[in-house]
Amino acid sequence: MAGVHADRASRGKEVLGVGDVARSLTRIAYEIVERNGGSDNLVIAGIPTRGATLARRLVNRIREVSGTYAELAIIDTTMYRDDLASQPLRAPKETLVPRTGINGKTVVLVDDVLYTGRTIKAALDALTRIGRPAAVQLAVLVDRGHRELPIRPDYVGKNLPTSRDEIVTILLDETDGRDGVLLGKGL
Ligand SMILES: O=P(O)(O)OC[C@H]1O[C@H](OP(=O)(O)OP(=O)(O)O)[C@H](O)[C@@H]1O
Ligand SMILES: O=c1cc[nH]c(=O)[nH]1
Repeated sequence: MAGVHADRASRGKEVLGVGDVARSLTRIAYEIVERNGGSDNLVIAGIPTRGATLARRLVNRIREVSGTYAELAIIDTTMYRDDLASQPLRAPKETLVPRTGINGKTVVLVDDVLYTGRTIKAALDALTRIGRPAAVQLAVLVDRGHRELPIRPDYVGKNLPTSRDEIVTILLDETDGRDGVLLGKGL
């Protein structure tokens, strides 16, 4: 783990441990399968960085709990952000579109933290450029509140009441060497 994320992590207190993260993902996997009657026509679409990691894990978890396969997508929101004009130098991130596209499918957007909702709005705009899903749902590991747009998650690992000056930091083994959710004061 490096840079801002490591700095944030060093200031945070753990509010979810490795077992809590695993249990949350398993529960969300069950809920997705139950709500959609299986995983036919289902695309699990992660938002980089850590939403993409969670989406990969959810595809595996769905296979484990249901024996069925959902497709994986990765949706880069960089060019669709409403702060693009003030921060034009952000590097693009990973993108992955299923071979058969997303038209007529149910897309479950996956992110690690839901805060203002602006990232999800950007992801919805990005999806519109890729195709026309039958429905879009939203799964997040942590909902910390403070929405600035009318966006509501369908699947939540943990509702975590926060104040605006706090920061939620998600650690995942693949990027950070361990799983956990930390709550701390802003930088
Ligand atoms: O609801 P919002 O106010 O949009 O905030 C939530 C977003 O903020 C973080 O992403 P960040 O931009 O830090 O990128 P990262 O995931 O690559 O670290 C987080 O991973 C969410 O995607
Ligand atoms: O606290 C926050 C807010 C937005 N995104 C995060 O990852 N953490």
